[in-house]
Amino acid sequence: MVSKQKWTWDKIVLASRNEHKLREFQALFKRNFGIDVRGLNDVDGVGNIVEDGKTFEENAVKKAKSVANILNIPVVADDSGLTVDALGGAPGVYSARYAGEHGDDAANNRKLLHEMERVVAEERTATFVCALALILPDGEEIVVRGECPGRIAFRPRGTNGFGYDPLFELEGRSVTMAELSPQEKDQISHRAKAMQLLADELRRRFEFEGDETVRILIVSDNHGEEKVLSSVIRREVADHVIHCGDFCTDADALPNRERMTVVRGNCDFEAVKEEEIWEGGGYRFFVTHGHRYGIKSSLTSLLYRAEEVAADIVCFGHSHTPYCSAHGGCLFVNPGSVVQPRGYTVPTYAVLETGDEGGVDITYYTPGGELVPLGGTYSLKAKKPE
Ligand SMILES: O=P(O)(O)OP(=O)(O)OP(=O)(O)OC[C@H]1O[C@@H](n2cnc3c(O)ncnc32)[C@H](O)[C@@H]1O
Ligand SMILES: [Mg+2]
Repeated sequence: MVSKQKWTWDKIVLASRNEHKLREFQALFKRNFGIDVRGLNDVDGVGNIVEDGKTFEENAVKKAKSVANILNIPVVADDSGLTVDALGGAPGVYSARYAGEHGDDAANNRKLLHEMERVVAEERTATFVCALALILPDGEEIVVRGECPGRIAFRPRGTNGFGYDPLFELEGRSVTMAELSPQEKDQISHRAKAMQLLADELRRRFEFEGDETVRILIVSDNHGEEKVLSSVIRREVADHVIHCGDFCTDADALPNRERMTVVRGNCDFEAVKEEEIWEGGGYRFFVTHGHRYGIKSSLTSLLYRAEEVAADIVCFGHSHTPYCSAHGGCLFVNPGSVVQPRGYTVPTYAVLETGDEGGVDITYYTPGGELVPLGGTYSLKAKKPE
């Protein structure tokens, strides 16, 4: 599992001289992270970057790297364009210079309309594509792609946006991208979609100021299947892992041991405690395997124990059956077995996320990462100050 680093930069640079893109990025980064974005007009020493990649992604990486090489802050680059089905994907990576001169939007639009002159309405489908590359100061690259489907209009409409926006009709709607308000474009555009993917990836890796949510992975009963456990822990970038026992391997070799609360199950012979209290996200977790409380026949003993130790959330395993229910303001979570389900069709684990309103969300997944229709949102006692 990757532990989250703190995001420490209050601004990033967009490796672009396109002021329209810059404005869209400034809005998107402000909304997602409260971070400022500067364009290349604010950075000295960056020459012309030749965009000779065969794909949007290659160009985005090239642009970002050219600038990241000379700065010590994160650099993002956008390579975007329009692909038109009737034109075999053109203008594609040549979108900015389709009519010859770089960035002549009016000439590009005229040429596009000319090329599409004989194309009937049903065959005018097209896609706006945006590839984003973010290079972090340690050289790490994140590349994502967002797409927005639509069709080429017969004449330009609207005055907002830039580039091909007046000729791009949104799928299922009769408006062009240039007829949308900037706020609406920022919700649905190819750039907004790519930005959402980038934001998801950044949140998986970094903790941002103001991020209140704590994400806890709850697993149990992997019975020696170390690979399954490792792959789940690697994928679920969690702040903490709770293992409810029956791991049946060397406890010191458990993945992410330093951020794991683990208890001994009835099949474990390791020097690991049978019960643990862990406090995090404003809640007090009581972790036990559950066999000592006879949880296969009734939860009564465990309910008493939870009250005794003043738990807000009880995590247990043993039955291999997923269970999630609140009793008297205390939440009881059995993630099920991550390898051998019983009383349920698929193996499962659970992810608990705390919200700032004193509620927690429990979501169940299969080890392959598919959602399982169990869990829900539970309103617990008021969060305790940490
Ligand atoms: O390379 P940088 O400096 O970022 O700026 P650029 O304008 O050259 O940008 P690209 O190389 O990515 O070319 C993208 C072209 O695709 C078009 N395009 C990209 N995003 C668009 C959008 O949201 N709306 C309309 N047209 C867009 C527009 O014609 C752009 O000039
Ligand atoms: Mg360009």
